[in-house]
Amino acid sequence: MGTAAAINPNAKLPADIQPPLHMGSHHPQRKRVLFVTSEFSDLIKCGGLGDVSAALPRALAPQHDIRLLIPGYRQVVESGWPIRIVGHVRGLAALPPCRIGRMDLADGLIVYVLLNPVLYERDGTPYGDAQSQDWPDNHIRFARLGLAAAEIATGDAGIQWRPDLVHANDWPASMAPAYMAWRGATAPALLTIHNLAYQGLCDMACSSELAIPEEACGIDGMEFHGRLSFLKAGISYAHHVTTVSRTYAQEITTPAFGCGLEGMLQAKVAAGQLSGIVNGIDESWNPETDPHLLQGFAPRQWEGKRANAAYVEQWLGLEAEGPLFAVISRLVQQKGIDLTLEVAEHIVAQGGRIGAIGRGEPALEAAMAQLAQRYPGRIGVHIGFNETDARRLYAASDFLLMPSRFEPCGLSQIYAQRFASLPIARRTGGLADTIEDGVSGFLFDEPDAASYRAAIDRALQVYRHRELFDAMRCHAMHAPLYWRQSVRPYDRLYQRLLARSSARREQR
Ligand SMILES: Nc1ncnc2c1ncn2[C@@H]1O[C@H](COP(=O)(O)OP(=O)(O)O[C@H]2O[C@H](CO)[C@@H](O)[C@H](O)[C@H]2O)[C@@H](O)[C@H]1O
Repeated sequence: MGTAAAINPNAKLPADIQPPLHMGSHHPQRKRVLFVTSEFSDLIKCGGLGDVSAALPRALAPQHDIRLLIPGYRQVVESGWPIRIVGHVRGLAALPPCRIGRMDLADGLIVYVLLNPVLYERDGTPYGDAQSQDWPDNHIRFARLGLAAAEIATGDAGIQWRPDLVHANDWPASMAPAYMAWRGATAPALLTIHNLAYQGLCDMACSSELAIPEEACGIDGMEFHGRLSFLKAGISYAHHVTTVSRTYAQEITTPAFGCGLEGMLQAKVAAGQLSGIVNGIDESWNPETDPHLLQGFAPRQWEGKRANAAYVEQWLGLEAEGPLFAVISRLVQQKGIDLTLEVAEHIVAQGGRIGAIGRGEPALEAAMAQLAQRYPGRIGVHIGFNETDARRLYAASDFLLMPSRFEPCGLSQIYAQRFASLPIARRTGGLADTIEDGVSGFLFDEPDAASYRAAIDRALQVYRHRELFDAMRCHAMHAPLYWRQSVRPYDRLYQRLLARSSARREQR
């Protein structure tokens, strides 16, 4: 992820999307953007946010001087990249002082690292320990991240670089727009919601630890059912909110998907401050050149797929016969894993096999492991997280199972298409926007096993008609959208927010 292949400067792009500028060049429209995130797949990734944080800033780099701010987790500090100390932020209430380091990656991407060993250098994921228990001080850890972004924006971090715009991502970065507002930052703040279901809630009693002004603790600020919501703070104080597909942008304004924030999001729509920009994938997702694969492949040259399948069969203990259905997912309620557990017997009865890699909620991990025990040779499950194995499984499989209850965008189904594995997915959020039913995959409507099973049966019918199956696979391989198609909408939005903020300043 985010490997050199993703930003190969020699890669040929079609004329209309040739970057007009080079990194580091001066142009009146070129702006300084601070991209604040809790994951960055070059160094640390739990899911799709890590991928987006590595790919989108790089896709925007020809247009803007875009730099990242991430916490200095152990995986970051021990990554081997030199970190130069360039700034310092003071403590505030329970938020401790931190140093700010700077990493210059090989492709020129600049990453600011918020350094505080006690807060961030721990074993585990960005959000919890090895048993997936959230860190009890996450409100401090991520409020500190948001405050540091605000301090960089107001020039209070000792860094000789001040952003024109701050782009915060998901609840861990959501306090950035709030602290910016409270500290009188002039730069506009954009919040991208990658998943509305994770809100970053903490007790109201934490407000003094986080130095939250009293007036912000009410319903018009960040109060949410008697608690404090980081995500609500971000939505309240950001000048604009995006989410990662058009369909999800509409869905979150409804009670079914709005997680209790739908009223507020409707108001954002009315004010022209909520929009959807679909994710893309980076250029490293190329089945012909991906170094993770045992053998590459191109449309209709399926030997490479078979070579990867042979690896997966051995790795997951699968027999060699039958269509292979992949699960490559965080094992959480959102992803409809329970529905896959329900249809697994049907898949096996139809001669299919399931290969799964995932990590997440302990109960779902246990249920998936038990499933593999029940169908030895037909279902193989690996509980864990591994980029290389995940990519080989995309390449090996015939179908990807993705029955998500909701899906802001989803990258797995896009990767699967690129690797000629047809997604079988629910018609929701970004899945509806990135899969063409019966052309590049299969969509079903209801979040239940019957609807899912019917889509699996349609997929199996196609599998038995080799020509049709091959035609769909070829179509799927060409369907995915690379990031370059999202650059223009983000660029336009940045320019619009900057124009508005300078108009606001002139009015004062
Ligand atoms: N066990 C494992 N080992 C290795 N790799 C694994 C893995 N499990 C998952 N992955 C990888 O993690 C990523 C998952 O990304 P998704 O966008 O599909 O979902 P996620 O819910 O994490 O992201 C959220 O943010 C993204 C980004 O905006 C939205 O697309 C999405 O809808 C939203 O839920 C993919 O790169 C996948 O290959």
